[in-house]
Amino acid sequence: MNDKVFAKPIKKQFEFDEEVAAVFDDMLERSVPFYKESQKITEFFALKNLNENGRVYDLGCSTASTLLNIHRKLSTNAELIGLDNSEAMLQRARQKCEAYGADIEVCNADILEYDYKEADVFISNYTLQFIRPLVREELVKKIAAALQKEGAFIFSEKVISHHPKLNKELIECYYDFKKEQGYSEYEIMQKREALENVLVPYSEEENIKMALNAGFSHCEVLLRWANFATFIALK
Ligand SMILES: Nc1ncnc2c1ncn2[C@@H]1O[C@H](C[S@+](CC[C@H]([NH3+])C(=O)[O-])CC(=O)[O-])[C@@H](O)[C@H]1O
Ligand SMILES: O=C(O)C(=O)Cc1ccccc1
Repeated sequence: MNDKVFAKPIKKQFEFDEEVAAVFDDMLERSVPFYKESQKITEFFALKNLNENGRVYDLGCSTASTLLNIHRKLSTNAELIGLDNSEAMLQRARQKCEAYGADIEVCNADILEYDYKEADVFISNYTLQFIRPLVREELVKKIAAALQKEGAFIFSEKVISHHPKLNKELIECYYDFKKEQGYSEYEIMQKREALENVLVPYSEEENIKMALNAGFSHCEVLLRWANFATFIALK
């Protein structure tokens, strides 16, 4: 189904509700530049760092697309756990996992409150940006603490530039991308208003500093296009 969520006047701030979940896979592919490539590079590094009988968490797993791709490529035993607090998303995640016969644990949980077991890999793509800045670093600290000593944290985020002219042009570049994906100016502006203060992006440097402050020994960008980036942080 094509995403037409913002083709009408918005009545509330952006939510991961039934209407969004129903078109979510289309929305991601048409709203996140190089989404498929960010997923592939996430899967590559997740599999590189996943040990025999290891554990991987996907925080903000939505419809479990990333864990399903990892499941398909797994050559060892591993525990795949997807966390999300949108029941509408999780219903679709469970349907997809069942349809593919994938042994993936999908839990309705707040990633800020969840009690993580030790894991080899954490993934959180396009999710931290929805976590209030006041508590975001605390969450990344929890992730670092739950990772085993050579664990990896792979995360993707929308990013900003603190150079005013460049930030403006990055946004224009992104909106040109959205228009090429078939979104109207009206839809782009409606969604921008709905996301105001809901999606709060950091700069590339602020994301790296957050990971280092949270206890990771190294963090760098694996992939970036304009204002979207995928990072890897190593314990
Ligand atoms: N506190 C929270 N606790 C649990 N889940 C949350 C919380 N806040 C937001 N979410 C969930 O985080 C997900 C963010 S979408 C991730 C895409 C996926 N990673 C993908 O790569 O396909 C990104 C986007 O839509 O741009 C949604 O499913 C929310 O319900
Ligand atoms: O920042 C935007 O304008 C977006 O559309 C990003 C996005 C993509 C998918 C769900 C929510 C926000």
